[in-house]
Amino acid sequence: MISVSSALSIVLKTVPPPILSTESVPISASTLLNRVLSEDVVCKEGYPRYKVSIVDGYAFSTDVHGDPENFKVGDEWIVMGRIRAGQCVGSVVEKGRGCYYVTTGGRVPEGCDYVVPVEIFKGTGEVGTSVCVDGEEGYYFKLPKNKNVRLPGCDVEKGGRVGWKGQKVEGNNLGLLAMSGRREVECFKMVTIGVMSTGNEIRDVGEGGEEDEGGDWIYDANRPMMIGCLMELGALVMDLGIAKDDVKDLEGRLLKAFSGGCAAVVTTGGASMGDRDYMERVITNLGGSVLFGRLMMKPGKPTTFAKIEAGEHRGKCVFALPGNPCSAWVTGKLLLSPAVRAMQGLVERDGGGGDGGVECMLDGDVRLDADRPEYHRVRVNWEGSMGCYVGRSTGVQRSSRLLSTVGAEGENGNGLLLLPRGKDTEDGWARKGEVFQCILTGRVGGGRRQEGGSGMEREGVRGGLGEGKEEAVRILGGCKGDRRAVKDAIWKVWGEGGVSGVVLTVCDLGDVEGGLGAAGVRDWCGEIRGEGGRNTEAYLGGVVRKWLGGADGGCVDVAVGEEEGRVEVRLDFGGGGGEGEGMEGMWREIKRIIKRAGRERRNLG
Ligand SMILES: Nc1nc2c(c(=O)[nH]1)N[C@H]1C(S)=C(S)[C@@H](COP(=O)(O)OP(=O)(O)OC[C@H]3O[C@@H](n4cnc5c(N)ncnc54)[C@H](O)[C@@H]3O)O[C@H]1N2
Ligand code: MOO
Repeated sequence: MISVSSALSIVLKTVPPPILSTESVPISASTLLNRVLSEDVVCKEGYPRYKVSIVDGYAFSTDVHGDPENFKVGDEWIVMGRIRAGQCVGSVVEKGRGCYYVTTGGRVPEGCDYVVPVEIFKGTGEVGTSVCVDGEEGYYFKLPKNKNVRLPGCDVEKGGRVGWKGQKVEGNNLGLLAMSGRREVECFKMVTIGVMSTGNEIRDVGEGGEEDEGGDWIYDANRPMMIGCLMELGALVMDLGIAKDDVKDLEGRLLKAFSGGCAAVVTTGGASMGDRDYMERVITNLGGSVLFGRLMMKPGKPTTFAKIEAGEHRGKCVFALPGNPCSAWVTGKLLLSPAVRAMQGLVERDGGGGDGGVECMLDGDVRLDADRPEYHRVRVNWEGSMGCYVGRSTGVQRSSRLLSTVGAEGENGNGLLLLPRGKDTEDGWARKGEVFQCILTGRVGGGRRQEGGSGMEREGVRGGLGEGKEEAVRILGGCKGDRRAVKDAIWKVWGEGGVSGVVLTVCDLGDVEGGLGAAGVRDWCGEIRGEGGRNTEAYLGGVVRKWLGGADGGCVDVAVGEEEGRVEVRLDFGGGGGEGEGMEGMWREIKRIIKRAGRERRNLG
């Protein structure tokens, strides 16, 4: 079994490159949405092309009328013309007291350089009548030069880029491309992917009637799902239907796909160990070599990926995904989606071949699979009060339970939380408050913002907790020294009250000269609890929940304790200069402590 990241790099190295011949595509939503640009697109003339008013008002010229700040109540001008948006005028303001009525988006006449909003004038605004500045006697107003005017090219300069090679066209990009002044743009040819379900028990939605009730069949969930996911990605799909568990039927459909121009085929089912799981055999019969057939993941273990090595279909690929719907969906997101994007010529501008990953805090305890890391479906929200993402499980994660892609309230799951194998953890559980890597599969909600600054400024400390955390966190500064000094520092903080946790960084695992290593902290934990070093190890078993990485060289160890539901804690301020990996671990722990403390306060309240 190989890891998902190894599998992804094999896939990305193997799938056919984007179809290099390109085509011109008209700039319209029906033709261009979701296509991938094969050229940089620049703005021909600048946008806007001419000087445009930002308000409904009267256009004036500094040369003729003087600076706008000199306007005063009672000043009066003749209206020389009325210019509405879209109406072409090029008139020059004549010498005299004339001005032009102009609507928002209308061209500001040659020679005019500022527009004063209609609200401050009295008068009908008809051509030949006069308008005068309204208001109390003696009033002057200030309007900077060029005010309320958009100059040509101010939104996009002439020659400025509005489309990037490798960019997928979404709604906003359509708008930008329309600003280019072009009618068509060059795109990579669309990639076609074949989609096939397999299995004698699988029936097309809508097929059959009441007389079939009671038979051993299930509706095909995977094919519509995979087709939908591929369409979301902007790929062309060839629907290959449902194949029987029959070698000839399977081969026939795959060949049809390849001959029909599919760059790759996605199948579901028949990938495991059953006597009718034929996918591997069929692929081999067609001259394919299986590049992997088992993944170290849950769900999705039997995921198989192959490439046709010879013959007319050389280079085409098969993603033989497991039949269980969640297994197909998860492996589709992790492996197929990045592959399709690469085949389309899309350039991943967020720094990775896969979907973006974030650190995310787990919002409940989860029992882990002993042997395989799990891609746990979660609903991710930004927790403003915590300054971190929090992932709530979507419930039972059985590979067949496609409802695990949706939360209890119908909100689509938007993250795959990467949980470790149970055997790599102390007790086989992932605990509430622990932070894991999370692959985002959808839009993230939440985002309640809090007032206030970070309060985390401390020299040498990288990052911080985000806004509004000063209430929760106090940085105590360094306190290098012996056990006594550290202890005093901590007691001092404790004595001030309102502290739920203290983070102590330790520069070394052993006692270090003059300072306090992790071993010292352990003893000291016992001491401050009045247990005087007796039975320290046992005490720590209950108290210290986690020691994070760390060691020498200025790295940081963090220990977080917990007793009677209360975060207790300890920390020394020896090493840990504030840089390096250990520090990041520390920040994670701090966030976790605050979260816990907040929860406890709520519980108490
Ligand atoms: N002896 C072993 N058995 C199994 C293993 C194993 O390692 N050793 N792996 C298990 C795992 S993990 C998975 S995942 C499944 C995958 O099996 P297949 O890819 O061969 O898929 P099927 O057996 O054809 O189907 C599995 C399951 O999903 C249902 N299914 C299939 N297609 C669809 C569809 N289009 N729509 C809805 N549901 C579908 C099918 O009826 C089965 O219930 O193998 C385990 N076995
Ligand atoms: O790997 Mo299977 O996909 O657990 O059910």
